[in-house]
Amino acid sequence: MSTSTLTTGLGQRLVSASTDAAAFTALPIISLARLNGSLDDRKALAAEIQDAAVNTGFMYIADHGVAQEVIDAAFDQAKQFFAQPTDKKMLVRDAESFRGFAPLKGENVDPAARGDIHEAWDMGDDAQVMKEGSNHGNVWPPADDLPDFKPTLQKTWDEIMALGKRLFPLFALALGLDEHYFDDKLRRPGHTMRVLYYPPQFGEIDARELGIGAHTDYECFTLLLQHGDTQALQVLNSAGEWVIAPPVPGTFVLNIADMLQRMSNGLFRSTVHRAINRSGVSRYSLPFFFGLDYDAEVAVIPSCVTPDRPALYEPVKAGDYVEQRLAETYIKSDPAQEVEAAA
Ligand SMILES: O=C(O)CCC(=O)C(=O)O
Ligand SMILES: [Fe+2]
Repeated sequence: MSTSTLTTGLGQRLVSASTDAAAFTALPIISLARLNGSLDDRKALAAEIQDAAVNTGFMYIADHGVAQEVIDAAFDQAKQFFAQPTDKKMLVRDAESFRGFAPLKGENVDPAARGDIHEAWDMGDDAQVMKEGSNHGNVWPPADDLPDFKPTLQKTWDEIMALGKRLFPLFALALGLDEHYFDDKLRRPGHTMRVLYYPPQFGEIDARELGIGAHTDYECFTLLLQHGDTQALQVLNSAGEWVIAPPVPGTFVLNIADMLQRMSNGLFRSTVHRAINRSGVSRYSLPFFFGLDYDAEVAVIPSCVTPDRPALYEPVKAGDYVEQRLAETYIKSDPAQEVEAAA
């Protein structure tokens, strides 16, 4: 197996250079049914999440409470949005605020790559201010073109947001903290929701041109919906091999991201992943990234430090960390060339 190293925001990882992946065997499926139970139920659920966070960093969650009709409607709108001509989509864009449309190869999550083979549309909370003067608001397609896009995606945001809000106390328990630990760090948090379109890739695939290159997510955790039965997501296991994480009906993929890895002093894994769409048909996914307030300090939790395991990470401000990682990701190129590349 030929391997190479990948530099993530949290250091170097060993990865197989192959674009093929082995069939997935080991991502756990966790039911959230006990989220509505007693504190003991929630603690038992938190223990399952802790186990997955430590061992794989990726899990599926079932019984999550988000209605399938809401999810189907979001993907229906996503398809209509991406089916528009590129020049039209380029008008729905605010490159400075990372909101609205991002064209094909407009991003590059892996610095060794040449640009990701996907298109995106990004939204955040209109009330959230990353930093003084930096709130540009969401950039919606005109209602004349897609009348149902805004209400549908806003509803999807609200539903997934409500789910994520209920997961923070579980993560606090999983970290051995009080359930309310994150409450004062979530006043105007920097969450982002994206819809992604991956055109199919055929034949020999250049490892520098993937649907989304190898990366870790930057925030606390991500909830990801994969549309239909089109598989593309691959997760790096501890042996440096890629394993396929196929869509599992009725579930979200939940993965740990960098901030929780930092806070847990590396006990929780922000696992490297990527997507390659070899299915022959268009693939759509919808990740929701859950962060913290811009000003929240992300520091190693004292109970995760022992004499054998000193603190591995310096404290950072949540907003500074995400901003720096985003700036590394987005390719600042001439928009005219982006249209050409996408055409
Ligand atoms: O589309 C996918 O399956 C993965 C997307 C992803 O990893 C991301 O947007 O960070
Ligand atoms: Fe990701």
